[in-house]
Amino acid sequence: MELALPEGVNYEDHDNGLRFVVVNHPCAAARVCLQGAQVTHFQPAQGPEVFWVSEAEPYEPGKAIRGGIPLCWPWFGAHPSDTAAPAHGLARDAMWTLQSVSRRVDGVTLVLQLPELNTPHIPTGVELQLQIDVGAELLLRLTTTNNGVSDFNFSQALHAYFNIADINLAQVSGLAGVQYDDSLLPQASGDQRALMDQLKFDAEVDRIYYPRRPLAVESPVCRVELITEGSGSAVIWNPWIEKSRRLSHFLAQDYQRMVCVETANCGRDSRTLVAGASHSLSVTYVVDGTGKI
Ligand SMILES: O=P(O)(O)OC[C@H]1O[C@@H](O)[C@H](O)[C@@H](O)[C@@H]1O
Repeated sequence: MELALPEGVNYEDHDNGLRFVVVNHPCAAARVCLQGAQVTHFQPAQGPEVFWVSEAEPYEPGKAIRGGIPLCWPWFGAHPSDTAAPAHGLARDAMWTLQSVSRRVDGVTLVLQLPELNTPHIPTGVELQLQIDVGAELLLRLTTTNNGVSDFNFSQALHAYFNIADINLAQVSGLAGVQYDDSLLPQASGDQRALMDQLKFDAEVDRIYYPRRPLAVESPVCRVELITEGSGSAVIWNPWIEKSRRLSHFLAQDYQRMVCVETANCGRDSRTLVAGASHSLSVTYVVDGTGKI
């Protein structure tokens, strides 16, 4: 049965069959696709559109949506052993169930659950839930619970695509002294360490950083700070020109309009959940500015 929704929250069905939950609250507006429990729009009152979705995105059932905040789970990137398994796990293409929606004076909270998927990659008893708080700030809390009988190894990311006005003016800050693994270098290159606090973009970037304090995505007119809990890693990614050509649902100029800063447990920060344990990965996006980043 369809969940009844409070005032200011509605279902919207895309022509291709995907269903969205649309939130219109005095504090903020948002859209969440039930496929992937993927936020595709968030705009605080008087603030900019924070997340980017490609204009080439066709919203096809069963295909990953290029933009917003895809959920990578229960593995980030390539599967550690199964080369046939899809990149970034199984959660982003799956249909989620909307469990509850509640409205308060300061925003709306949605709770979504990943139904049991018939796959050897997710042991029986391992459950995944996403809480989304839409208000002046946006919070995502992704909770993995291991009700199974053995250890569960996993990695994950809240793969946020930020909406950038001009890549030449954008930067990510909070990186001074932070260790990182550079996916574009051979593994043998070992540890790298950021010398500068800011990372600007003029070529392909694909790195796993291990930050100790909040990162921010900034432009001269807007700053979005990422306050995280349960995360010891962050992926920073821009495909630039060459890699763009190999990406689905991505226009030639799109690398100038997006930057991914992904709140994660991946690389050296991948996790093991013993039977009976649970882990929450959370991020709050705090927007300071009225213009686009
Ligand atoms: O094309 P996908 O599967 O959505 O992945 C996009 C990118 O996601 C990033 O998180 C990875 O670091 C990149 O290596 C990858 O290309």
